[in-house]
Amino acid sequence: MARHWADFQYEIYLNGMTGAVPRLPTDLTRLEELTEQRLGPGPVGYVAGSAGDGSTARANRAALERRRIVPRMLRDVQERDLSVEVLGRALPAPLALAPVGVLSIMHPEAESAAARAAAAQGVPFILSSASSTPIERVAEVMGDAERWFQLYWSKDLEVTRSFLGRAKSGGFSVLVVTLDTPLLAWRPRDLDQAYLPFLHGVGTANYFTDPAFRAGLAKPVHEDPNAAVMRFVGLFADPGKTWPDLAFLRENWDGPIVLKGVLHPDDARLAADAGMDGVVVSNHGGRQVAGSIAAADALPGVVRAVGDRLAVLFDSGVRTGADVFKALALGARAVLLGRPYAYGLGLDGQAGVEHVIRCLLAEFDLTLALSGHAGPATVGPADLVEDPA
Ligand SMILES: Cc1cc2nc3c(=O)[nH]c(=O)nc-3n(C[C@H](O)[C@H](O)[C@H](O)COP(=O)(O)O)c2cc1C
Ligand SMILES: CCCCC(=O)C(=O)O
Repeated sequence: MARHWADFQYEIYLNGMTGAVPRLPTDLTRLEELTEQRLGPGPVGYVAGSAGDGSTARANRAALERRRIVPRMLRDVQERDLSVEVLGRALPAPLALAPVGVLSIMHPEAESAAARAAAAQGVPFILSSASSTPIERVAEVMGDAERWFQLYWSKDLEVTRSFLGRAKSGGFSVLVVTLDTPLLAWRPRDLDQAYLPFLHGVGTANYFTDPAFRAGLAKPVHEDPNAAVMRFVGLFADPGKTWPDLAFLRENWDGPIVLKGVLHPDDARLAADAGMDGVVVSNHGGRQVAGSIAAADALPGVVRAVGDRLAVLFDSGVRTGADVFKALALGARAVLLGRPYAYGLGLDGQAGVEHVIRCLLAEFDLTLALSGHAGPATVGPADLVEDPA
């Protein structure tokens, strides 16, 4: 029998009989405010902040909230199965943890704690290129749990080649290539505090431990950390890349490749034509193009364009189980969870991330059931209306 994530609800109530209440809120939209109170302004600003006037981040939430579910009744939802197949992998639920860089600003155990939490709950962990823990260390704590690697496509071919090799050796199965960050956007919350983690003593260990990266430094990282940081800033991405360059990645990666940050249907078609396996419809949580289309508004167009050729995944604004349901109804195969798990990590380490995953999936399970579905397969556009307001 498939796991009933909704059981978490009664686990919480039963624990309450001995006086215990959850350490973190079960409404995940409250985590940001708590994190603001407990963590320093630099790290919180970096995680919670977004590009420009913040309008894209707000639009992401509004586009999800504007869509309303129309529940159906009497459809036998007793036995439910949330599992889905994504890129040839059987996932227990349509969820993965999004790549989030430099998690050591949230918690000393950083990516290791988040990866352990994902593994414990059976949810794929997508490790950022810009992580504060080396690929190998994350692989070590994950056993044989499902893990994907997010690539910032470096200007330095050897660094990219080296990352791909290290990720492959570490058992990372899917390559997620982020396209929407060839440059770091204008981010006023960070600029006003003159705070960028990479420049404030937080090493991106994937780079600093990488032989190809170190080969380009005149002195060892510990002797001249500033030079190492500046080399990272100068080469982590490459604004000169174009679609034909994808052939290099296809040749150097055996598993599925997913392009993250696709919003235009024509770009989704180009991804399919380039032999990619999937796309993540995402605006990077509103952190890149202020004023851009909300991710949920871009999703149906991409699904119409390539839904029969590519796995279409979604992120940017997912905060509740209902949001997961709505993303699936708009055609996504699965969603990536970003900021909420970073807040869970910041507030309570591995346990906090597990709490976030369990709350989200319990709420999603209940949303499915109460809307008349026994699993993701039957969810579709007919389940939603758009709020005219
Ligand atoms: C602090 C932070 C760091 C991030 N770092 C990366 C990264 O290294 N690579 C990447 O592809 N996306 C990165 N993202 C974007 C997330 O993968 C995801 O697209 C975004 O968080 C989704 O928006 P949401 O958090 O509002 O749901 C980062 C997001 C945040 C908040
Ligand atoms: C150098 C940028 C990497 C982190 C990132 O993707 C983000 O802050 O959104």
